[in-house]
Amino acid sequence: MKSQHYSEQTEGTWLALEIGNSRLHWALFHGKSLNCTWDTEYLPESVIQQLGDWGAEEQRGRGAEEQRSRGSSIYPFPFPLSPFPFPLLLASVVPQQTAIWQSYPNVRVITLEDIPLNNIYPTLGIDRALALWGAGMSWGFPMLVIDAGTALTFTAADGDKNLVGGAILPGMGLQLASLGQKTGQLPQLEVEEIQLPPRFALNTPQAMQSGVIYTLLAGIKDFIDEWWRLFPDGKVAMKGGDRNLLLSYLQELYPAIASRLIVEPNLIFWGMQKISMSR
Ligand SMILES: Nc1ncnc2c1ncn2[C@@H]1O[C@H](COP(=O)(O)OP(=O)(O)O)[C@@H](O)[C@H]1O
Ligand SMILES: CC(C)(COP(=O)(O)O)[C@@H](O)C(=O)NCCC(=O)O
Ligand SMILES: [K+]
Repeated sequence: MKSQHYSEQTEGTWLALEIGNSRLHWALFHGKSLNCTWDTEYLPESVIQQLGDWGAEEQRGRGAEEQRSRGSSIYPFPFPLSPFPFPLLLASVVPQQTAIWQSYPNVRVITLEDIPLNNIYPTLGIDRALALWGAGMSWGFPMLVIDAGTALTFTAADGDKNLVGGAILPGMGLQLASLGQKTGQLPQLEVEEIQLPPRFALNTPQAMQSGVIYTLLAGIKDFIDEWWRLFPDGKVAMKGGDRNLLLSYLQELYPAIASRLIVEPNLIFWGMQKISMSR
C-alpha cells in the first residue's frame, strides 16, 4: 500500500473511493484540498461492515490505532483515522462492489447525473465521465482522456463540454492475460516495466510483448492524431495504472506526442473535488 504524506487535520475531511475493475483507488481530502492517495485490493465484505463498527468503537473512545492492531489485518487505510468514519464519496464501475459498499455508514454514490457534461449516454462509465470532467475543469476543454487501466479507454469532450465520445479496448494487462488464458501454448505474462521489446521477436514472450505493446502504441497515436485533426488545440491527459510505462514508450517512439501529454493519476479525484464543491 503506497501512500503520500498524511496530515493530522480532520476538519471537513472526506474520503474518495474509485472502484476500478482491478483494484480500489483512494483519496483523503480536507475540504477541497487533496491530502493523499493510495490503492488497495478489493476488501472482503466483512471488513467493509467492520468499518462501521470501528466508527462506533471510535465514538466510545477507542483509538483507530488500537482497532487496527486488534481488528482485521486488512486495514484499508495507510494511517489511523480519527474521528471516524469520514463521509465517503464513491464512484464505481463494478456494480457488485457498489452494492457491498452501501453498508458504509456515510456513503454517497456518484452517478452520471452529478456530472455536468452534455450529450452523455446512459451507460457511460462513471470513471470515464469523472476523469474527463476533472481533466477538463483543471486543464481546459476540448479534452481527451486516455485511461490506461484494466480497460484502455479514450473519452473526449469539445470546448462546450459536450461529450464527443470515445473508445474502449482491453488494457495492456488484459491483452496479455487473455492471450495466456485463451490459448493452448502461450504463457501467462504480466505487465512488466521493461524496455521496448524488439519489434520482430525471436521468442514467444517477446513476440507477445511486441504485439501488444506496438499495436497499443500505434492505436494510441492514431486516436491522438485524429483528435488533433478534429480539435487542433485539444488537450490530452493520461491516467491509469499503466500510464507511466506507456508514457516512457511514447517518449521513445513518438516524442512529439509525449511532450504534449498531461500525465496525471488523480483525474477522477479532481472530478470528485469539483463535484463536491459545486454541491
Ligand atoms: N498493484 C497493482 N495492481 C494491479 N494493477 C497494477 C498494479 N500496479 C500497476 N498495475 C497496472 O495497472 C493496470 C490497471 O490499472 P488501474 O488504473 O489500477 O485499473 P482499474 O482502475 O481498472 O482498477 C494493470 O494493467 C497493471 O499493469
Ligand atoms: C470501460 C470500463 C470497463 C473501464 O473500466 P476500468 O478499466 O477503468 O476499470 C468502464 O468505464 C465501464 O464499465 N464503462 C461502461 C461502458 C462505457 O463507458 O461505455
Ligand atoms: K479506471
